[in-house]
Amino acid sequence: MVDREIWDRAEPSHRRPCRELRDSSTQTDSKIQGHGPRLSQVNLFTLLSLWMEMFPQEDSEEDDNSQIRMAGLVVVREGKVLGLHCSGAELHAGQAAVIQHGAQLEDCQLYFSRRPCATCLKMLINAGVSQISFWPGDPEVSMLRSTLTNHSNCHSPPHSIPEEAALDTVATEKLKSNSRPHICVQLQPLVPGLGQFVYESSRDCDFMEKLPHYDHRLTREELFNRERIRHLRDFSRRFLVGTCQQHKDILIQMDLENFCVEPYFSNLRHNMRELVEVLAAVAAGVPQTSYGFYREQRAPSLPPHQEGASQEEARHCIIQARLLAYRTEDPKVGVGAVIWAKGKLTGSRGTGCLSLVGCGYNAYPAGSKYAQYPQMDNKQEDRQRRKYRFIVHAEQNALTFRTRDIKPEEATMLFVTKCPCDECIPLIRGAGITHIYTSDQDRDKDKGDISYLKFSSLKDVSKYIVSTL
Ligand SMILES: O=c1ccn([C@H]2C[C@H](O)[C@@H](COP(=O)(O)OP(=O)(O)OP(=O)(O)O)O2)c(=O)[nH]1
Repeated sequence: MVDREIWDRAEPSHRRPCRELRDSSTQTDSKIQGHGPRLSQVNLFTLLSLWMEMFPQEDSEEDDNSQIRMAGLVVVREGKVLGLHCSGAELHAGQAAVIQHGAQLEDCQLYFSRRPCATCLKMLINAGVSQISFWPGDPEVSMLRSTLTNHSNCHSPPHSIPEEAALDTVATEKLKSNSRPHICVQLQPLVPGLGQFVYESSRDCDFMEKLPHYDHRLTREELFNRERIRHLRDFSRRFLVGTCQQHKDILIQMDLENFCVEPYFSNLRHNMRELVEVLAAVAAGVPQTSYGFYREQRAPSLPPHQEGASQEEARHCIIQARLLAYRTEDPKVGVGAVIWAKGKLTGSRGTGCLSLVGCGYNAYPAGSKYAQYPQMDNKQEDRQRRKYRFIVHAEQNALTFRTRDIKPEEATMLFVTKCPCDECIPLIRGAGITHIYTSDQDRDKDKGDISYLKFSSLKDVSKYIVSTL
């Protein structure tokens, strides 16, 4: 019942009429996001972990016969993202995190897209993490997939848990009794209006603006909905558990039988479904077809081997940045930025040669109290009431709270949802960023308190702008 209701809400023909988008920008002719509700920190990290599970990989097709499922992982310290990981050919996401961060994992909080297996868990506990939170679907050692051995076991009852999963669960439960980390499920309901806001702002975002000539038979909204529903089906299959009974069986195995009691069980499934809907809308805002990041300028000083990201990687990273933008503190414009470095390491990690440098969104300085600083934009006559001198930009936050050095021998790629402004360009260049992936909305504009004039003349950096083919 609950499932049906939630699914129906997501279909375009059943949608509530859209809230009017404010079209009040005096500075640009593009639609603005409006003063939207924010994603909570927990939901942002959860969404990033789900999205990391789908990081593009060379042999990207997940083996449906494997008992081990891919997982995504976000490592957080003091509210800042320290690492983004996913399972690869050899290393699980948790193992990749141990390899990369080592003892730095002490006191970190981890957000997994599935409950990690005992092999990962023992190392993470040993490293001293303070919290391990996981999405309450099918765990890393799948309870829904049967291996060939299990198939051949005709005595198994239909809903029995495969032997490997059962053993892993026993070991996991034993490991959970270690007193150090808090191992839990952290899911929060979306704040009211956020689902609708994400739908509208994704449909109208700068990347969708590039698509008016994509297909004359479809309006932008129709194209957006087609993509969104395609993602919703795909993500639902991956992250949600089909039937209530199967889901309860899994929760009971994971020692989460408290969640199986009503109304908690329906709430849990509702919250999971809502987050999957948000992810589908955000991903649909950067469509996959006939569309990509095209190099406008190649940095002359760049050695040929320092090529940037593939189209799939660029799309994936810009969607990470779009997720981050929903935690903006700016009353009007959400901006997200993520920086990845391309090193020589390849192979066994899910992210291949890429490792995270930093993440950010635009916000007032850390430690600011609610409404402590001006929030007005250029329309406010009194310049002292304007926000521009107070907001720390997404790129500035990503550079400030970077988790590793920027190395001159590596390609270091900034993915940012808005064209970098003149305040950020010298920082980006000074930091040693070699590639920028962005939209060129607002480019070459001077808005008084904020201007976008320097991007065009920026040298020594490869610029990739999103556009249609
Ligand atoms: O490189 C940039 C440029 C801007 N911002 C943030 C800062 C500020 O929070 C917001 C300002 O956006 P905009 O230039 O669109 O100004 P506005 O006056 O708020 O919007 P508009 O002029 O379009 O009405 O975007 C960044 O994070 N990085």
